[in-house]
Amino acid sequence: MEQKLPNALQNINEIYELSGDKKAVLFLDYDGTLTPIVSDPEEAKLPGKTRSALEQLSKIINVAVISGRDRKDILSFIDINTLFYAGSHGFDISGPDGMEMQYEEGKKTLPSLDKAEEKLKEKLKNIKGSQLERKKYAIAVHYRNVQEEKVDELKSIVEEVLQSDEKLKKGSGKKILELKPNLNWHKGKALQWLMKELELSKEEYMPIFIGDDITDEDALKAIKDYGVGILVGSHDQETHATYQLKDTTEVVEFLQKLQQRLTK
Ligand SMILES: O=P(O)(O)OC[C@H]1O[C@H](O[C@H]2O[C@H](CO)[C@@H](O)[C@H](O)[C@H]2O)[C@H](O)[C@@H](O)[C@@H]1O
Repeated sequence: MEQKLPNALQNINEIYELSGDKKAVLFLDYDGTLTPIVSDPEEAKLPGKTRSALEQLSKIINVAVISGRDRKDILSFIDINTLFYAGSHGFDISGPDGMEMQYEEGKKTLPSLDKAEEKLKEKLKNIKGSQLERKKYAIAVHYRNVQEEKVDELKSIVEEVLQSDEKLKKGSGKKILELKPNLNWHKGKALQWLMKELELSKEEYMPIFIGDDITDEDALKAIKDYGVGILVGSHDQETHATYQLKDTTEVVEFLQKLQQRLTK
């Protein structure tokens, strides 16, 4: 599905006006938003100018990264201690001044995730190019580098492992299948948790969320009525975003412009 929404860069004045007297709070996805999609997940390094824009912005407004990756992984890629980080799609959150939160119910699914990881390691070992990425509260099965004719087999293996444990559910994204806790917690809930914890009321603050993938839709939906949702590129489902940015280059331009606006 090719979404076509007004461009956020071209409409930055409108976005700024939308905020009125409210202060902006920035929430960002990582892969496909702050870094371009690459074939090796470990190589998705943060470009220097994006780091610098995030660092500058975090000195004037609250900035949080809400990612599907493991929180520690995302922290080491970004490495700015003034940001808030939510990993494993929001199950694991940290921030400045010792903030830490792990979604309580999620902890009960750790044995299931451990078992599923073992099964997947064994069953996927003959699928060349497949990559298993264990996050604390999720497991990603990457198939970007798997031959087309082996992808269905990989998908069936993931389904089989999922069916053996009702504590887990399936997630999907760009050339990836995920096993996640079968709970009503996601990026949108993490965003709302952070707003509440930081005492950022809807009346005084306007959240801006920027993301590129299906899992970002939970956050875009959560802020639809009182925030600004920006989709990067497109994905194959309906979007709750209002604006769009073409790619990660436009994202960094948007961040730089936002910073200039806020320091005027
Ligand atoms: O929520 P995000 O921060 O966007 O994380 C989503 C997944 O991103 C990573 O996988 C994706 O990016 C890789 C690097 O560009 C790419 O190789 C892969 O095909 C993409 O699916 C990450 O590895 C996953 O753990 C995240 O869930």
